[in-house]
Amino acid sequence: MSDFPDFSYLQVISFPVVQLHMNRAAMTASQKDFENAMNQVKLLKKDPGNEVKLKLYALYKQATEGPCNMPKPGVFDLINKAKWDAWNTLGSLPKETARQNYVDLVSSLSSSLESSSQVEPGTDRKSTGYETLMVTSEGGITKITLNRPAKKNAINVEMYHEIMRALKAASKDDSSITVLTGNGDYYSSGNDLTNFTDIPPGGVEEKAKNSAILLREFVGCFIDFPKPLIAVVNGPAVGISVTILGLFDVVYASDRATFHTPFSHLGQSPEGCSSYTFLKIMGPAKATEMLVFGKKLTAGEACAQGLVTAVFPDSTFQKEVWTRLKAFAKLPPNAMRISKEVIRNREKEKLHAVNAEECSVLQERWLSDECMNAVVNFLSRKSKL
Ligand SMILES: CCCCCCCCCCC/C=C/C(=O)SCCNC(=O)CCNC(=O)[C@H](O)C(C)(C)COP(=O)(O)OP(=O)(O)OC[C@H]1O[C@@H](n2cnc3c(N)ncnc32)[C@H](O)[C@@H]1OP(=O)(O)O
Repeated sequence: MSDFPDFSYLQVISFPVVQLHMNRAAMTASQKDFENAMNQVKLLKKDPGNEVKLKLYALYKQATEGPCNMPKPGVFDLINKAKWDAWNTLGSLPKETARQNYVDLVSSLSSSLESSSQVEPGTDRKSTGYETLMVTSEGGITKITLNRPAKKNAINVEMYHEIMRALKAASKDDSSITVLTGNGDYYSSGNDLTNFTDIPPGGVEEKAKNSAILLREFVGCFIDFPKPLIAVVNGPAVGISVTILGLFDVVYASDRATFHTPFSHLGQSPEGCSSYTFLKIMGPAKATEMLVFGKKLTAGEACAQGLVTAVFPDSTFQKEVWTRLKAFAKLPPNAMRISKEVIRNREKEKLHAVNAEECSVLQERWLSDECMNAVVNFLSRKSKL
């Protein structure tokens, strides 16, 4: 740590941790966590890099001041422009969520942190080594946070692999329950459409074949996940991030969340076992409206149709959900795991068969003109081609 006294490593992005003036009288428990996290940042052994510093800066500003309120800096003011962009990307993310995300991000940097007396060994474990996720394990809860907020948490190939790795680790760790959520204003915008641009020498057929194998393995991890799996849907969800909800045990949603599966618009077909689970959950007509006609549901509608367990106002979402989750995590873990097995096991074989069939249909769909045109349209609108 002596190489990095105080905040000298923050020459490029000087974020205002040290300028914090907190109203101690109004301090809440999570504000205390926030303050602890800010103290932990001071113990960083290594420069975490500008990308992480920008994320910390943005979350700090959002947590303390709310949505970006600064005029946009000029194009040549590179540093302030980068800071402004990072903050502005958080949109209308509530202060409370930003505070929580700041705490989680600091937590996920733990291997670079000086071990401190604030952290009780053995009760709080964080996994690093993820590029697209934040993973923490604390108080019996492993929390996997999709962490590409600037891309609305679109799932690129790396993220598919990292989610599988995190789920496999969570299935074996000493946590009782596992939570999947998103960082930023979106839960996830689904498959990253730039996944279609990285075509190997074997051509698009080989890409489609490998993608079908990847997708089958990815969905298989959710089918086989042994512990209670809870989705904390913090904002809009699109595509595969919606379909796999049918494989979760509980789905809590903010009233800002929406649920959209525009497969026909994209020339694609349903995955994540939704061709089976959605029909069971909401009946064929409602499932068809979503999966065939791409009807976007509000959180309230998704709850009425059984896809979502409960909806909370965005302003109290994190507080209400985490109060429940912390209580669930105190229940006997073996009883929960065995109960899940009893509830889910007789469906497993069927779900794996559905998964295989959906992936094989999609493998063909990805080669269709309808799909290619839709992807090209999106990418050219976004100037990615
Ligand atoms: C040959 C075969 C290869 C196939 C490989 C497949 C592997 C497995 C596939 C499994 C099947 C899954 C299917 C699905 O999930 S279908 C759903 C796909 N998702 C979408 O169609 C959403 C696309 N995004 C949008 O419509 C909008 O971005 C959105 C409504 C989500 C937000 O709009 P908004 O205007 O608020 O924000 P921006 O569009 O400006 O987004 C900010 C930046 O994020 C980028 N972004 C967002 N979503 C995606 C995405 N899904 N893929 C790629 N990029 C995304 C967007 O481009 C912006 O980036 P820039 O700031 O760089 O412009």
